[in-house]
Amino acid sequence: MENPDLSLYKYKGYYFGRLELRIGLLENLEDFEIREDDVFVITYPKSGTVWFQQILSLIYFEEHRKRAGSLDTNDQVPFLEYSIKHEDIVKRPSPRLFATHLPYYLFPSGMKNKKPKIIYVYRNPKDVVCSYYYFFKNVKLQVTGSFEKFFEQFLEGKVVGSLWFDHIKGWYEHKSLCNIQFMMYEEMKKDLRGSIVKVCKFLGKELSDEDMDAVVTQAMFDNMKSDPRANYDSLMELDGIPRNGHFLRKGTIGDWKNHMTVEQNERFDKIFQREMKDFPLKFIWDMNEELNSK
Ligand SMILES: Nc1ncnc2c1ncn2[C@@H]1O[C@H](COP(=O)(O)OS(=O)(=O)O)[C@@H](OP(=O)(O)O)[C@H]1O
Repeated sequence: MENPDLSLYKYKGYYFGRLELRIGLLENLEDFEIREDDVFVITYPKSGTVWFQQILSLIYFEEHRKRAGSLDTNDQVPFLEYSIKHEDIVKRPSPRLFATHLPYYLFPSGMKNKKPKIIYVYRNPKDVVCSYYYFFKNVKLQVTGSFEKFFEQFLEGKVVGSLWFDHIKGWYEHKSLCNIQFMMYEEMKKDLRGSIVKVCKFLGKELSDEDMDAVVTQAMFDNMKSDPRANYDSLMELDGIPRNGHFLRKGTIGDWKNHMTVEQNERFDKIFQREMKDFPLKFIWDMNEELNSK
């Protein structure tokens, strides 16, 4: 892999990507004024951010739902800490919708009084590491090393988002201070409609059956992949370098089985058991696993 020190920016113990990072905003995050009607989708990278940018765009913007608008999901639900479209996000009209990978401890503390709506999307970390590897290899064109090497870097937390374990635990342990809904990537995959209904309830949004159908259909993997507003392909062309890969790669559960060796898997399980002992949220590792099984 390219020297990670060049592509990473460490700030207060957390790794950000250097490219397009709003360093000014980061250094003044405490002054970032949270509004009560803000909505944040918070993720560790490769856990369903783009998916949720599309879902929120579809829920909130009729023209997006009706395919009348031409704005990308990234325009509708911009990243807080990355300036992909160089927009002044602070002045956006309410309700402002944001995506972010921020850890709990860096999030503007105004959240504690204003209680904006936060949706935390999590995904089983074995699939996260595989998705992440391909993202760097095919999209960012930054991995020249093996999966094995990237796997080690992920376990060291020397990637954007730092340690996966710290990110999810940081948010979960402070959930009583936030107005937060945890959403599981795998549950969305298995029951997209049910997941969107749950999110609408949390957001206080009532959709007609017809609108709900439109949201569900356009949030499906294959439909998103062919939707230029939602597949991020246009962003990939910005620097003129052709990409082999796509942001929307496989969108599945259990791809880790095609990449991790038995030894890597056993090691991962040990670390997971140590780090996530007594952690109450459920994880799904296989497409055939039932949502309600323990
Ligand atoms: N609709 C839908 N259904 C299922 N899966 C989906 C969907 N949209 C995005 N994805 C998958 O999410 C993975 C990318 O994660 P993120 O959007 O969080 O990436 S990023 O952090 O914003 O770079 C990436 O996962 P992989 O395919 O495993 O690489 C995307 O394909």
